[in-house]
Amino acid sequence: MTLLELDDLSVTYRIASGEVPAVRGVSLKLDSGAALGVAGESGSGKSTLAMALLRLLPRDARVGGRILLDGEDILTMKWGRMRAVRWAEASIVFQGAQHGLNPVRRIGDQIAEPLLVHNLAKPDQAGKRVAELLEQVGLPTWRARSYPHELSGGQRQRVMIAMALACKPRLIIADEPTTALDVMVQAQVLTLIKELIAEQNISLVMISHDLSVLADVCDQLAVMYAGRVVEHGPSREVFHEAKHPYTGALAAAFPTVGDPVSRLAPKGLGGDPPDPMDLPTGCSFHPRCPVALEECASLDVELWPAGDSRTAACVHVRAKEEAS
Ligand SMILES: Nc1ncnc2c1ncn2[C@@H]1O[C@H](COP(=O)(O)OP(=O)(O)OP(=O)(O)O)[C@@H](O)[C@H]1O
Repeated sequence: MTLLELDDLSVTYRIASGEVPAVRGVSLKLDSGAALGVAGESGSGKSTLAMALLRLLPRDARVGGRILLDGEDILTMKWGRMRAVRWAEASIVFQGAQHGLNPVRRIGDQIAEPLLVHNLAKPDQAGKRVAELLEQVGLPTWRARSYPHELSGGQRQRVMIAMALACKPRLIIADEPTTALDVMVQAQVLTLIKELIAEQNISLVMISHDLSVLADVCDQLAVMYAGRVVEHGPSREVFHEAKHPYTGALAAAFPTVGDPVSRLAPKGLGGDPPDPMDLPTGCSFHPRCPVALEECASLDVELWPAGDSRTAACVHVRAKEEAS
């Protein structure tokens, strides 16, 4: 059953010098209990997409299309309903937990807050649920009395995950949840996320620039470039047998988790992502593409079927499919 559906989602920021098209016509589906990874370089629109899912974008963002959560459009729902949806039905874990936690409040009080706000626990019962949540994320229950600065980065990220789980949401959005952590702690936190979503049948949208991390955790992968999805499909296939040249380059830049030796020698993509206010004509990737044809400078190919449950927006994919 589909839990989340993005239908032609677009986000444009209005700034003094013009408009920034950050997300352009993204359509994606996520089944109940499944995990979708959204990959791409810095500036490809991943965080904008994540924030749009819970209407957390700044006021200067104009959002178009539909975001259906269990059939209900997030973008048109009343604010009262939106507040009820946040934490209780869908919650978000941001990059760099230290920025998300209040430095002068105890961990336990911060985990209890969403429970109290949503009337899911009375103040005298919240402590029990906080202890349960700390255990679920692998922290001793006495940590409830600690302040954020008394914890390591990995422990703080576990606290953020506990907060996201507190109200038993059906969907968790995790935006670069492990980027600020070292490789070993990153692997532990990823294992925790995988276990929790499987045990509790939670759906996950996970954002990362690291394709190998997403391939490890998610069932499906969407690769974004310059605000668009350029490839989508089952994550391991997308990671190991990329159809779009951008996906191939991104995969080559990030070796598998737990492979510290090859991590020292990233290879792959040259050049910089385009300025969204000055996008190249045709395929946005063509100036950096190793296999670009002349026509790519004028032709912007839509996502094209590329085998079982896969799509890719590339002229080579289209030619291959048309020939078969
Ligand atoms: N508040 C804002 N106002 C104007 N432009 C913005 C704003 N936030 C993001 N952008 C622009 O939108 C585009 C997409 O940014 P976004 O942060 O969504 O990308 P990202 O893929 O998440 O990158 P990163 O991994 O660096 O966070 C970028 O060009 C960025 O400069």
